[in-house]
Amino acid sequence: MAKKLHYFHLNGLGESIRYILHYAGEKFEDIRYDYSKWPIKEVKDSLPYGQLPLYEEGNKSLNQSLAIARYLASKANLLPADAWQQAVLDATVFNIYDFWSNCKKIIFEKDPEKKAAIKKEILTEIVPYYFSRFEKELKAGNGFFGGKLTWAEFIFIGIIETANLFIDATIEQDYPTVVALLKKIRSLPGVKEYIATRKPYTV
Ligand SMILES: N[C@@H](CCC(=O)N[C@@H](CS)C(=O)NCC(=O)O)C(=O)O
Repeated sequence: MAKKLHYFHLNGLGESIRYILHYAGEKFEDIRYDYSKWPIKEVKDSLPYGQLPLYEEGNKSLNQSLAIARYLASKANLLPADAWQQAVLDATVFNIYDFWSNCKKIIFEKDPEKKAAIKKEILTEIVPYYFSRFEKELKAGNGFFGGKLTWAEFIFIGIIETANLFIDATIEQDYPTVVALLKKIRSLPGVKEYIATRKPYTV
């Protein structure tokens, strides 16, 4: 069954999905649109809510990055069997997305002074608030959110790399457990080869 992921040539909300697909060894068509040319009317009009990512499997299609990532994770054995543990990791994933929601305004700010002020707020307030908590949770789980590799770590690396691209920083640098986790994910089979061939992202 043909599998296709539609997203921009950006990490954004698509990269975690790409990482999971590569880790799972899935063959898929990695369809990328140029964000600088967006909106491409015929593509946007064809999307259920006008936004990407969109994942297709045969004649079925799914929007919402977390629904896609969670579905693929369940097939790749990246979800715990226990319902409570699944809910705990869902909460982790929403915490990671909340972090990014607090940073996102930097993307749309064009004024350099205002952009610098947002960057300062992110680095001095938002990152310490969330990353001290992420670091603590990772430490308690032997380097993983739930004690072993699950979809939460893939969501985490995707959002960190996106934040770093848009903020122009290395937000994880003061959090050694986070740094160690990123290193582990980047050396996973499938992921490592994907990163080695990936074309750089620019904004
Ligand atoms: N909640 C949605 C948000 C999707 C979203 O915001 N997509 C953005 C890119 S990250 C998009 O398609 N922007 C172009 C547009 O809205 O026209 C998800 O997680 O998939």
